[in-house]
Amino acid sequence: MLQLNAVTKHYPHFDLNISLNVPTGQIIGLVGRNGAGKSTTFELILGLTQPDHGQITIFGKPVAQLPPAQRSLIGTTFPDSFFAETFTINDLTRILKATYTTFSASTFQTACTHYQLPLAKPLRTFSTGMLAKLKLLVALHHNAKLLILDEPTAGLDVVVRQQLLGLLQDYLDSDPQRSILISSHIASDLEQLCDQLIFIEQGQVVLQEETDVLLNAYGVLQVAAADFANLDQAHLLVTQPTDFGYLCLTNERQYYHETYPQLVIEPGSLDQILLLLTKEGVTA
Ligand SMILES: Nc1ncnc2c1ncn2[C@@H]1O[C@H](COP(=O)(O)OP(=O)(O)OP(=O)(O)O)[C@@H](O)[C@H]1O
Repeated sequence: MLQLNAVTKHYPHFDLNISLNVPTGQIIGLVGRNGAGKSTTFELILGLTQPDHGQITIFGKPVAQLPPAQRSLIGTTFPDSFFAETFTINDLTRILKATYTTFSASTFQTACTHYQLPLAKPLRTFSTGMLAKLKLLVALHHNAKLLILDEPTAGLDVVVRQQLLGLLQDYLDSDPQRSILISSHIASDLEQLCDQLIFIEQGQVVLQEETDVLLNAYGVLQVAAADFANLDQAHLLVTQPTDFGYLCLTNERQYYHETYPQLVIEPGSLDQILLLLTKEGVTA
């Protein structure tokens, strides 16, 4: 559904070089710490900035050649400036109805009411969480096939985050032809939702893996300095020196459990994996 093929973008102190694939029916999470290149990737996909090299295709066509009817099948969250603070949800509904032929005003307003968003109050009275819910509901209600969501959960409390993730899950479950690309700098936010996670660091993909495999097969080994030389290092993805020896990321947790029963091996949370993948000075 969405493909980035060797897409590069150069800024004075930053180089992005990324390939990724969002298959039909899947939710793909793009994870990376601040400044890793998530927003730049989204801007390139949405045509807000142009790549130096490489190809971006959506629905099988280069993004610049998408006809308006197919463009309207891409849903994204609007910048804050779209939501003038004097607007009410009733005002927004009228604008969106005029903008998108596929916009479903009645189901949009029913969903707003369900999520306790008042229809007739100006948006300046909305909290951060209320605005985040509104943005996502707008993105969800014009029957898009592909959702491109850059950090929709940033700055939200855990309850609102769970509500948003639930909304996205329902959205995907209701039509198997839909896909979502969503980013976060908190890997665990995307754990329940995403089929695959793509970790980026300094503009490069450092790991792409199915979420189930990350949770079930990956592990973090704590190895004393004296034991490290005798350890089979064939399945270590990252080795990071620590005060006691080394922290090692593996994609063969079971193998190390069976071969070195005395070793401390933990499943490792997704955030711990992100930290190991992005810590400066690690060797892969
Ligand atoms: N228009 C621009 N001109 C110059 N540099 C830019 C521009 N846009 C982004 N950058 C740089 O590109 C790098 C990646 O920024 P980007 O916003 O893509 O990261 P991010 O992963 O989305 O980070 P965050 O989680 O903080 O939003 C940063 O170093 C940023 O300063």
